[in-house]
Amino acid sequence: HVERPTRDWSLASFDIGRPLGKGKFGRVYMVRTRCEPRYILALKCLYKSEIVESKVEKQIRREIEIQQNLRHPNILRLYGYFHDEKRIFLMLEFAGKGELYKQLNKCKSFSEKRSSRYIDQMADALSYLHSKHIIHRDIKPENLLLGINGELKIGDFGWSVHAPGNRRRTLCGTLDYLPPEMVLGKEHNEKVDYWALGVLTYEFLCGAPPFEELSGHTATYKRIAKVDLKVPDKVSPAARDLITKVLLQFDPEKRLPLSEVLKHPWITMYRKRAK
Ligand SMILES: COc1ccc(C(=O)Nc2ccccc2)cc1NC(=O)CCSc1ncnc(N)c1Br
Repeated sequence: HVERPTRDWSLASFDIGRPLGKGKFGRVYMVRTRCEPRYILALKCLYKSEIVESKVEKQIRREIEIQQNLRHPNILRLYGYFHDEKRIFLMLEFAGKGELYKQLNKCKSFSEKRSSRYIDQMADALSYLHSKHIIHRDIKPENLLLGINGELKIGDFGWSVHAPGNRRRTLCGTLDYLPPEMVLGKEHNEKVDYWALGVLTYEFLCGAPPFEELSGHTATYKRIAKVDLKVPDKVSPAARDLITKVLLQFDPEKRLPLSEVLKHPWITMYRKRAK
């Protein structure tokens, strides 16, 4: 069922709490519904003027359409939306433990166990998205949130498109996560998310992405196109295998399907014991 923007939601339905963060198009606040049952939500406020200026109206409409039908424990829910004359409000699930990249910055890198658990959840969420022919295309720590029990949630969808996409991606964001086929402007498909999963695994374990932009775009392009990758010795052989053999393959067809990733020893060895 598709939730309509239920007619009765409005700003007056909420007590506004603290700001949670500043996204690219607007501010996000922690809010609580005024009437029972009390829900805590993240309310994203987008300005119509900005959306029109940046010509992303179609995209936000499509996003809202896509996301109201997504149901997965590792994907942040979009419950609904409403608008007033100046603003659009997205009613989002509140992720109780906040932004993952802040934890990564704090502890530099994650343990093999913690990284494996996160990649397991990411692979699960991505296979769900791919089953609906949605490519995320913007997987990076800044777009990941943590639920109250520490579970990973894909928290932002600024760039998801229906496969196969080959819309030029304005390279405003970091190049670190771009796969060779996008760097070389070729047609791309869901396999771009597999590459990004490899970059994410590397960054969780090493504290920085493998082709980090240290000396500008061109150097990074070259390193990505050559898959010029050095995996530090501290990384276990199992993790190294997943990163180099499974995910960071130049040829998209050589990247193992997510079903194989979910069976990889580095993932299964840390999976929570079946109760
Ligand atoms: C399903 O989540 C989204 C879905 C859509 C969009 C969005 O803006 N789309 C969009 C906006 C303009 C143009 C085109 C697309 C954004 C999000 N997500 C977010 O903005 C994340 C807000 S931060 C946060 N959220 C919950 N709990 C926390 N603790 C925090 Br911190």
